[in-house]
Amino acid sequence: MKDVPNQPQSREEFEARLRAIGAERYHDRHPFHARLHGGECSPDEVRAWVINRWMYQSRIPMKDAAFMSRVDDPALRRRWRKRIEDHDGGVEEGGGIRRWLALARAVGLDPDYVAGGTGILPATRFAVDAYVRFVRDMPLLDAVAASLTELFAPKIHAQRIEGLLAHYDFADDRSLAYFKKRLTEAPEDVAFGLDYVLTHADTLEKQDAAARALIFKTDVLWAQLDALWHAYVQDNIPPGAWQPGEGLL
Ligand SMILES: O=C(O)c1cc(C(=O)O)c2c(n1)C(=O)C(=O)c1cc(C(=O)O)[nH]c1-2
Repeated sequence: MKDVPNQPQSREEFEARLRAIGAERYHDRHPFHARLHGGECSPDEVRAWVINRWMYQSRIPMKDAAFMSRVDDPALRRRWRKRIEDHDGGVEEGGGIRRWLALARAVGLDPDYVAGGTGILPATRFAVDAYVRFVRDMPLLDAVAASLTELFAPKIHAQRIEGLLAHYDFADDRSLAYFKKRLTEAPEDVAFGLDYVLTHADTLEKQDAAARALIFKTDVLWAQLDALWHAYVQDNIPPGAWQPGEGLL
């Protein structure tokens, strides 16, 4: 029988396609992560990572707010708002953002310096801004698909907890609380996101667009680590970016 053109992939085939993108392109394969988790990063390389990753952390709830501002279905908004709460938390207990700043303090950085966002690498800023803009401007399906890198995040968070605890003095339950918490938060979010994408990508065109969105997001993550490597492992710090010694407690 001749192939019917433009038939969507089955749910199972499409999910396998999305997972294959992660297997090939997720940033757990980046050499900076091997260096970080293997205990080979200098204290300043760890600090540079904490400072730059702040850009990502601080923009995640903003991109989720941008997403929600476009959703007219209260049920979807109700599901999605948990993501903002996970990061912002309440006044008393805080959330992921406060836990990230606890990590900053543990590596010897002034949390106010980190939260001020000065010294972030230009490429990191461009990459993260591109993600926020993507979620604000692209179809909702593509925006949800872009969040599916979180399918692959629990594995890297577990590797990070194990690697940092084994190799760095600053690592303990308190400084790594951010990653511990994500181990339970992320799977719930991603189960919903994956089901949403598998259900709503009901044509081959939409499946292709969702796959492209996931690839775009893996590029957003990879580009940040390339920039970090170039600046701080290879010592090509761009003008205006954090210089070791700045922003310490
Ligand atoms: O440490 C990591 O490797 C990592 C990766 C990702 C990701 O895959 O985008 C997220 C996180 N962490 C994370 O902690 C997080 O809250 C998060 C939210 C999102 C998103 O796209 O909505 N990704 C990620």
